[in-house]
Amino acid sequence: MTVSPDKAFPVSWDQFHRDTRALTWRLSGHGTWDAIVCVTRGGLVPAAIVARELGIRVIETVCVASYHEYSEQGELKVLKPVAESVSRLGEGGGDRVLIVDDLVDTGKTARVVRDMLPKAHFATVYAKPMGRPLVDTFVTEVSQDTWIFFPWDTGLAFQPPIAQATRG
Ligand SMILES: O=P(O)(O)OC[C@H]1O[C@H](OP(=O)(O)OP(=O)(O)O)[C@H](O)[C@@H]1O
Ligand SMILES: Nc1nc2[nH]cnc2c(=O)[nH]1
Ligand SMILES: [Mg+2]
Repeated sequence: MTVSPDKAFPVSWDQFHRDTRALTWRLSGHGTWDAIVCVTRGGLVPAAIVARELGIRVIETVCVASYHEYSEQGELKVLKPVAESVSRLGEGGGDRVLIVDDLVDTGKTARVVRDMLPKAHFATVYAKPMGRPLVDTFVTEVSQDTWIFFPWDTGLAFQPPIAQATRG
């Protein structure tokens, strides 16, 4: 599926750190977890921050890819599933497991990972309306027609003055 987001939401390292800390504050009111399952690659950075704040030392990955170019979603591929040693924690099915990703957009990735760990708690830093029902805890909602630019994908660049950009 190809979407053409109208708006851009650039996020700096500092903002991302603050937003992920805010996510951790919300999560801290939901009890404790034995492990984090991080949805790579976008979930790697927030998972590191959440793990540090909550003192979680067991970090597993589920490797999923679906966006191949900017804003272009292709076929979703699970490149590595969740290790059995983690999915069978607690009473199994992801009980006592926290899943972390950077964002939920259409919800396709979240659906696939939730089906692997139906009892897990799913947390993202950002959520778009289509994917929002699949997330248990998030911090900031952005509109569906917005593309979020993460600090690891961007760098400093010249910006034309707004007056120039809006001139017909
Ligand atoms: O809700 P969805 O429409 O499924 O989109 C959300 C997913 O898209 C991005 O991952 P991507 O597939 O781009 O891979 P990456 O994490 O390696 O960047 C993002 O990190 C989420 O995992
Ligand atoms: N960087 C980035 N990846 C995405 N994958 C799905 N939606 C988005 C988005 O808004 N930004
Ligand atoms: Mg991802």
